[in-house]
Formats: sequence, structure tokens, C-alpha cells
Amino acid sequence: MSSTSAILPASLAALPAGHLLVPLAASLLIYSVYYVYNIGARARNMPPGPPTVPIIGNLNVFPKSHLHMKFTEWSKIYGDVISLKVFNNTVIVLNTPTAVKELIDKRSIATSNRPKSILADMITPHNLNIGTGHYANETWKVLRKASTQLLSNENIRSLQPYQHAEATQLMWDFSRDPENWYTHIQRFTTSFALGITYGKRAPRVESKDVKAFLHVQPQFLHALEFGTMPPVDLFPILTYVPERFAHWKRVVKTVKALHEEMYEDLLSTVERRLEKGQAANVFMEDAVIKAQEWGLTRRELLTNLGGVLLEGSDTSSATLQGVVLALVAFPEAQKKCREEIDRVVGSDRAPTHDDFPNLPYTAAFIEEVNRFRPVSPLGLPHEMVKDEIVDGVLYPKDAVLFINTWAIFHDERYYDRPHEFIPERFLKHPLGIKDESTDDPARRQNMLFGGGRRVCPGIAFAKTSLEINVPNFIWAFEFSPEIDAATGKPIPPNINNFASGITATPGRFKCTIKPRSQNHLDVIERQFAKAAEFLTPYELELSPEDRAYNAKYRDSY
Ligand code: HEM
Repeated sequence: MSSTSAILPASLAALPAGHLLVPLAASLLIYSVYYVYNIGARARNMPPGPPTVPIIGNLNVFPKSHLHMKFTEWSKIYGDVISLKVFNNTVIVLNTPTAVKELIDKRSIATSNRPKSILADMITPHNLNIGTGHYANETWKVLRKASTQLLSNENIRSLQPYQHAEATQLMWDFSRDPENWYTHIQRFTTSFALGITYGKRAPRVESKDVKAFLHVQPQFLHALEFGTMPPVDLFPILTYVPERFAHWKRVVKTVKALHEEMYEDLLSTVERRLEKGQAANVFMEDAVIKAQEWGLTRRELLTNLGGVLLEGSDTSSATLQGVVLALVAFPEAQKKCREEIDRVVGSDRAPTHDDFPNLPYTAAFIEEVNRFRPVSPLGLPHEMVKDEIVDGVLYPKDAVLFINTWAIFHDERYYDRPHEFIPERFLKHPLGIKDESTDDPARRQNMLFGGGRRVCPGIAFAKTSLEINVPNFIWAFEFSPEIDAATGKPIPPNINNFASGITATPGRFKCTIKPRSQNHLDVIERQFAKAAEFLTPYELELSPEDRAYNAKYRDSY
């Protein structure tokens, strides 16, 4: 007997072999066609979405940029939660607070992973980037715990004198060199993050570390942006293409090298400082000293811990750039903030963080900036680690989940004229929703910062930065559109010019930033001279150029 007939029933085994092959081949063919036909198909009990095409699913309609906008459009057609297929991969978009609560907050054990990203892993391997790292991985846990500690409310409160001092320099930078306002904001957020993390602040945009960060970070984000690189996660076979034929591999290699060099250099500075017994009492010094206790047993854990905190500060600068855009685009709102600030603060001193509770309109203005143009319109993607059924709907294992903050903040059902800039909505209701509406009961503060176990650890950092800087900006300066030299007319800024990608950064634009009076300027200069007291502890390793700059502009006052 042949080996095949040994495993077949006797009636079938009695047939000649050819008779068996025909039905077998036919079933195989039918199964293969069925299997291939079902690649890209949405299971019946999954959230609805645009119709799929066999094999490619929704790839033919998948947006190439500004994904949040297309997802929002689809949510109006298909419902609060939508799903998309790309081959056998599933993308699920959560477009309401209730959907976020059900999946991200309540089922956080199932939804706290990040999707695997081959490119991110090539740049920061071994789960060393907290933002892209896999959930419950030991490395991620160590990094998350350490960064949560640094960024705790208490810690950020204790760092406020330094944050104020950096914010004072930002006002001074605006007054001296208003054309480069966009870059001065980047200096501010990067310098503050460098200061608290490494004790290595940067007085100038040209300071080595700011320059290095502003060189590396955009390349890093660009490499991770959807559509800018070949889709290696969809087709991992692409990773086998030799480097000489794969330009993207060379780009990734360069970004990785720059990344490592920059963070290694920063860490070495801290180590040298400790060896010399010159501690500046900053976070990475603690991390080096307590490396064993904190579980930072490998050097690359220490290197990447600092990196993560710096990378987070990028969103803070995008938000402040968005504030300037809103001030220029909405002069009425600017005027109302100013009247309030002048009433509370007067003109003989600049606002402090203690004034903020007395500035409700300015607080509403900040809330509206965050609602109108959220800096992270899709947050960071989550990934399902197991199947979940919610109200009979399947959220399958391995599906990628997006929190569509843009859709949540522009939902006509809950917001009055959501596409208009109306800070007053936050005076009428703390969450800015319509008076008469029955709100989504799951709406909460801080929807902008994600949820579940991956919620942004930098909330206090980000909020304090806005609460200090926005009153400062408005107290000190008049923000207005650039004037067209030919017509003499103002050129309104484009309120839709935001980068597509993980962070919706406003594009650079020109505007006029004018100190309100000589009195305001004098206050800024005096305050900047006094700020030296809080800035110098973070200036142990300044370059000769940076020292000369401080001596000329700050310390000689
Ligand atoms: C306006 C400013 C900011 C916004 C809107 C923002 C928003 C977000 C969002 C939406 C996430 C993903 C949350 C999720 O997966 O559900 C996130 C993650 C993260 N943010 Fe922020 N963020 C801001 C500022 C900051 C700052 C200043 C830092 C640090 C200095 C920071 C550090 C991080 C880190 C480390 C993660 C990754 C957490 C993880 O995956 O476990 N963020 N942020």
C-alpha cells in the first residue's frame, strides 16, 4: 500500500490514485481562490468602513497624507468607529471619547502595545524608544518609569523657576530678532529639555546641542512618517534588498548614526561631570548614579532615556508655534487675552505662572488652540494584543488603533461651529461643548494626550510651558500679519498649513512681532538679566561662543 492510502478510508483507498488527485486539486484550488479573495476583506463583525477590494483591501483609497481628515470624513459615513483593511492588516479608527474609553482606557491591557515598525527598530533597536517600544517589555517598563518620574507634576513644579528663566529668554529673543521667532521657540523647548535632562542648556539656536537635535529630529520623524519610505512593514521582504539598491536603508543608517552620536555625546558629558564631582543635580546624573537601582543596567538604556525626553519636547514647540499662528490669525482673541492680562498683571512686570488661575480667557484661548489644531491629531498608534468584542463588534488581535483627536475635537454633534476659532466656548463649558448638547459621557480633560497605559507622560511639562509662555507673549508683544510690500495690505497666515505626520507642526510663516512699549522692553531686559541666576546652573559646559553671547547680551546688563 502506498503511504497516501494508509491515511484514507478504505472506500477511497480502493480508487486509483488519479481519481483522488482531481478532487484534491479542485478543493485546493477552491480554497486558494477563497483565501486569496478574502485577503483584504473585512470580517462581518468588525467595525464598518469603505468597501474593500480583494487582496489590497482599502489600499487604493488609503490617504497618503493628513490621514486624520480622511478618517474623519469616513466616520461621518460609516460611524464612530471605522475599520480599514490593507492586505491582511487591520486599521481601526476611534472617533469619539466613548470609543477611546471602551478600547484604550477600559481595555488597556489588550490595547497598550505599539505596532511593530521595522524602520523605528532599525533606528532605535531593542525597544529602546519608549514611544515606539512594545508594551510590557522590560526595557519599555524601565524607560517609562524613569521618564514618568522626571516628568511628574511635582518635579515640573520644582523646575518652574528655570522654566520661567528660559521663557524670559524666549521673550528677549523675540524682541531682539522677531523674524526668527519660529526657531527661537525650538531653542526654548530644546534648551529646557536639555537643561533638565542633562544640565546642558543652550543659549543660542546655533549652540551645538540644539543644532544637533534640530538636525537629527526632523530626519528621524520623516523616516517614520507614513508614505515617505518604502512600506517595509507591509512587505518585510524589502529588508533583504541590498543597501546599494535601497536608498532608504542608507537614510536609516545615517539617522541611526546621528541619533547615537548625539545622545552618546550628551551622556558622556554627564559622566565626565560626575567624575569631576561637579554635579548640576539633573535627571541624567541621578540616572547614572542610580542606574542599577532603576534597572538601567545597559549603557544604551541610559543613552535612550534622555533621547525620549528630548523628542517629546518637539510637540511643545509645535504647540507654541500654533499659538503664534492663532494670535496672528485671530486678532480679536489676541485683544481679549491682552485686555485680561493687562487688567491682572499691569505693565510693570511680566506675568508669572501664579497669575494663570486669574486669566480665564487666556486659558480658554489655549484650550481652543489645542482643539482647533491639535498637535497630535492621531496620537501614536496602539496595537491590539488579543481579540476583544465590544457590543458584538470584533476588534481583532494585531489591529492598529488610532485615536482620532481631530474627529473628536471637530464633531458638530458636540461643538458649535467646530471649524471656527471660538475661545469663548471654553468659558461656557469646561470642555468647550455646546450648552444644549447631551455630551458624549466619556469626554474628559486631556483627550489630546492619548490614553490608557501609553498616555503621554509629558502632560505637566507641556501644559506648564503653555501657561507660562502664552501670557508672556501676549503681555509683551503685538502679533500681526506680515504686510505685503507691494500692496501695503496684510497677508493673512494660512491656518491650514500644517505638516502631515506624527506631529502636526505649523509651517513656517512670516509675521510681525512688535514689543508693545519701551516699558515692556525694559521689563524684559531686567528680567532676562535676573534670569541668569536660574540659567547658569545648567551652563557648566558652554562653548566659548555661547559664553561670549551670554556675556554680551545677558550678563553685562
Ligand atoms: C502639547 C504637547 C504634547 C502633546 C499633545 C503630546 C501628546 C502625546 C500623545 C497623544 C501620545 C501618545 C499617547 C497614546 O499612545 O495614547 C504621547 C506619548 C508620549 N509623550 Fe507626549 N505630548 C506632548 C508633549 C510631551 C512632552 C513635553 C514630553 C516629554 C518631555 C512627552 C513625552 C511623551 C512620551 C515619552 C510618550 C510615549 C509614551 C509611551 O509610549 O509610553 N510628550 N504624547
